[in-house]
Amino acid sequence: MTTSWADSVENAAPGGVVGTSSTQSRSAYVPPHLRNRPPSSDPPTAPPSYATAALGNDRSGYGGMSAGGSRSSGPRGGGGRIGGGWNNRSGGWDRGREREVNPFGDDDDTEQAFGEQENTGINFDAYEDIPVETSGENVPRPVTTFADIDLGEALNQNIRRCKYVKPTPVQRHAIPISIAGRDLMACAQTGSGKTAAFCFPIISGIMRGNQFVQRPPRMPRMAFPQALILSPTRELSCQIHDEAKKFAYQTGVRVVVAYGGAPINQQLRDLERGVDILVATPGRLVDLLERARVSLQMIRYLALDEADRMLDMGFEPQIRKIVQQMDMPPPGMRQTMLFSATFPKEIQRLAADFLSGYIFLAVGRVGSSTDLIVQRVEFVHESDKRSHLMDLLHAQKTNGVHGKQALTLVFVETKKGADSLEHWLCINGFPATAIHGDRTQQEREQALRSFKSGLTPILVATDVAARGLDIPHVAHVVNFDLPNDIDDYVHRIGRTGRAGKTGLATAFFNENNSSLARSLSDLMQEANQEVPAWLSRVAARSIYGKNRRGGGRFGARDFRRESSFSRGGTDYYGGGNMGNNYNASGGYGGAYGAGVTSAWD
Ligand SMILES: Nc1ncnc2c1ncn2[C@@H]1O[C@H](COP(=O)(O)OP(=O)(O)OP(=O)(O)O)[C@@H](O)[C@H]1O
Repeated sequence: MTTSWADSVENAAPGGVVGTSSTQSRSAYVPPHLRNRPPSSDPPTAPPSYATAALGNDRSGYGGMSAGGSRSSGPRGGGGRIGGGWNNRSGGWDRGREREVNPFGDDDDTEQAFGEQENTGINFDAYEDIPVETSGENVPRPVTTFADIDLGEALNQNIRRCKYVKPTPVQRHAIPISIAGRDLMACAQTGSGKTAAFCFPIISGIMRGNQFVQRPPRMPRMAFPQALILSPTRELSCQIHDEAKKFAYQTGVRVVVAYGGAPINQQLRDLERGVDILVATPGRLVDLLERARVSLQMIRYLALDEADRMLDMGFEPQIRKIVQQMDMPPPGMRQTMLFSATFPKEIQRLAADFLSGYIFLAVGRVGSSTDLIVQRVEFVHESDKRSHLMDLLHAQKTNGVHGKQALTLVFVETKKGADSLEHWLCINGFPATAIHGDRTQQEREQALRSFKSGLTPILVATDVAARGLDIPHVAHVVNFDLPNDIDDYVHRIGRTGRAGKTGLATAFFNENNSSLARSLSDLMQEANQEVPAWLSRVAARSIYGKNRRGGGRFGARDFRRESSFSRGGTDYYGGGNMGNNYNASGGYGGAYGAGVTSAWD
């Protein structure tokens, strides 16, 4: 039987080595920024790169919608098999001179590698009861299997390689909507497969559209991507890039990533080799646009992941610059997809500027947390937090699955707080590392690698790690400091309980967090969690501040519908010709459309 690192903490001799890191002991304190680095002879593992490949991407041309052309390249509506007519390009962009790296690493024995991947053991039933609502005109019908959509054989093969047997609810609904060429604002719970939901239609659409391509102007050093995927953090952009490369393997669609904190020259070289899908963080993209190394004039697809974050005050000016003030085709001439697990009304209103005749899709209640996560809230005074955390870590005997160690992610509010807690954990024999915005990109990536591998199974993080990161085996998320905004809490705890797996989230609450009490208590009730009596009392006393969640248990959905429907705790989505409700469990008052089942049948 394997023991957890918590056991090894208990068993370790005082001052002795804990976990797997022989460099961490009380007697040999190593400053945080030097910790967890591999020996200099051991180069950090880098994601597969095209850097060493020879030039030349024998592509059949740059896709792109000609000015004035239809933005709907796929057939509209639903029923039966969706798709058809895409350009069935054989092989990947390695045809010709450049060899495409196999992101699955399964060149020798594909079938065996399929069987060994992470997605075995996903609890598909966990999604059966999730209510789904769509609104907008002529909403394409959802599909029940990937085979219902003609995504193309190369992409289908990659879906099999990823061991995606069935589409998740958000995929069932979002993919046909996007394949039909419609703009989309989609809200679905953390860990429910949104990345594939926007990547599949983009890849399939580029494959399909490449036979009708219009060549970009002849500007040798300028890249003309057809799709742009923006995300708020560097790590998330890297993760989306890695995923998109898997999905696009041997489809002929080339994916490149550009993000800050990493040398720009390598990214420029990647772009020069050709790019169909550019995954980027906004700051680095603005830099590339200003250097005239990227043009957005051929963009057919724009996806904003964590869209509410991308449109909040911090990022909005950059996003407006990229989307509205450069050379990107306007709404209606491109297809725009916005995805997040949370979508405050005011952000929905803002987002409407970027969309044209869009469909709103909500899988589960907007901003809700998945009930796969057991949520606990404990009253802990500031001065007791560290010892309380230590108790939790000692008590945590949970081992991960597939022989992997269970990981614990601890969120704190400040970068200084992250450094200090990491230091304290390490000197107390807990193998921890930290990630925050003041660390160099190399340090951030190293911290994530060390955490993912289980070398340091505790990661202390600021909100830089709150959104989107998909780290297997995160068993426990601890909100050492609670955030001020309930949506941030939803994203943070969403680092566990992903893809049908269960997880645990513990929050330390005290008098400094009373403004969150009401929304936290509501959120927990919604997710069928036990709300401590003391929290209900604090919540009853507090008034809703900025964390008001829409005035009713099922409030805050498509903001376009709010004016014409009654609110106040009742279901205000009882039907009507604007939207569809797909519901297996009641509570949203909708009914199945013919042939529609609730979730992952
Ligand atoms: N159809 C599927 N079958 C099995 N696993 C899937 C499927 N779709 C996605 N996954 C897996 O589910 C996990 C979560 O997916 P993803 O990261 O896209 O979630 P998300 O909805 O974007 O979460 P977040 O809101 O936190 O960003 C990933 O490990 C992914 O590989």
